[in-house]
Amino acid sequence: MTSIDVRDLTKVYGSRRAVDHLTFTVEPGRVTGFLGPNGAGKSTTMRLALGLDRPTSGTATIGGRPYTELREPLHHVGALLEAQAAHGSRTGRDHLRALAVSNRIPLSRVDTVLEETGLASVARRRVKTYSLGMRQRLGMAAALLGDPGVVLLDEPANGLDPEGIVWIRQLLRRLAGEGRTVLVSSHLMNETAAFADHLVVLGRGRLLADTPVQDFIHARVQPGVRVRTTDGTGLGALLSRHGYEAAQDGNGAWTVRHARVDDIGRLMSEADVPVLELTAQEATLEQAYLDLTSAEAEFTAQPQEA
Ligand SMILES: Nc1ncnc2c1ncn2[C@@H]1O[C@H](COP(=O)(O)OP(=O)(O)OP(=O)(O)O)[C@@H](O)[C@H]1O
Repeated sequence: MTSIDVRDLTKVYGSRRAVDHLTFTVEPGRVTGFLGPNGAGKSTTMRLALGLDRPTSGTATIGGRPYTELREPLHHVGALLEAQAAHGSRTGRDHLRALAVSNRIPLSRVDTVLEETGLASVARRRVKTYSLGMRQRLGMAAALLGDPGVVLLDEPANGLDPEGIVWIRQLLRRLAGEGRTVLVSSHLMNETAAFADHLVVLGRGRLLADTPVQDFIHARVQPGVRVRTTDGTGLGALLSRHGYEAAQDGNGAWTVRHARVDDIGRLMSEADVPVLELTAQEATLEQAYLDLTSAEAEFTAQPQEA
C-alpha cells in the first residue's frame, strides 16, 4: 500500500512562504481531511506532491518516489485540483477516452468511471454544456480513470448539490475502504467530519495538527447537555450544587457545559426536577477547528511574509 510522505517541505514564492518545513504522512486505508484557512498552503502542497511545482527544499513523495519519477503515474495517483479544465468542445466521454489513450489505460475504464460518477447519461454531451457539479464529477472520473491507489482531491464537493455531496462522501469512504490513500482538502467542516478519519491541519504553511478526527475534536471541545424543565429554579440550584456551569438561553433551555446526558438525567431524576428535554450536544469539528485557528489568529489577521 502506498503512502504520501511530505518531509520538511518548503515552497517560497517571492517573499511568500506558502509551505514552511512541513512534515506529515498520509496513510492508506483512511480518508485524511486537509484543512486550513485560505492561503494556508493546501493547494501548494498538493501541487508539489503531484510534481506540478518544484519544492524550494524538502520532498513530497508517493510510495517513496517523487511523482515525476512514477512510470505511468495515472495508474498510481489520481488528482482533482481546483480550476481543472476539460476541453469544452469535447464530450465528457471523449475527454476521458483521450486521457485513457494517452496514459495507456484500457478504454473499458471510461465507461466504468462514467457509471461510478453518475455521468453515464450525459457522457455524450459537450463539456461546455455541463454544470459546475457535472464538471466536478468529470474531474473525479478523470482522477479515478487509472484505478489509482492514491487519490488527492482539492475541494471535491465544490459545486455539488446535496445529492452530490452525499455521493462524494460515500465515494471517499469506499475508496478508503478499498485500502486506497485519500487526501481531501475542504472548507466544509461538517462535511469533512462526515467523511474523514484523520486530519492534517495547516496554518501559514505550517503543520498545526496531524491527528484522528475524534481526538482533534475531543482535545478542544468538551461536550455539553441541553436541558428544558418546568422548574428552572430547582434545576439551577441542583446544577450549581453539583458544580456544573450552566447558562439559560432566551427560550428557557439550559446549556450545561462539560456534562454528559447520563449524569444530568440521573441528578434531575433523583431530585425530582421535571425533564422536558435532555439532549447531548456533541462537539463539532467546526468548533474545534475555530478554536485551533483562533488560537493561531495571526494566520488570518496578518498578511504573511516569508
Ligand atoms: N504560483 C504562485 N505564485 C505566488 N504565490 C502563490 C502561488 N501559489 C500560491 N501562492 C501563495 O501561497 C500561499 C498558499 O496558497 P495555497 O493556494 O496553497 O493555499 P490554500 O491553503 O490552498 O488556500 P485556499 O483554501 O484559499 O485554496 C498563498 O499566500 C498564495 O497566495
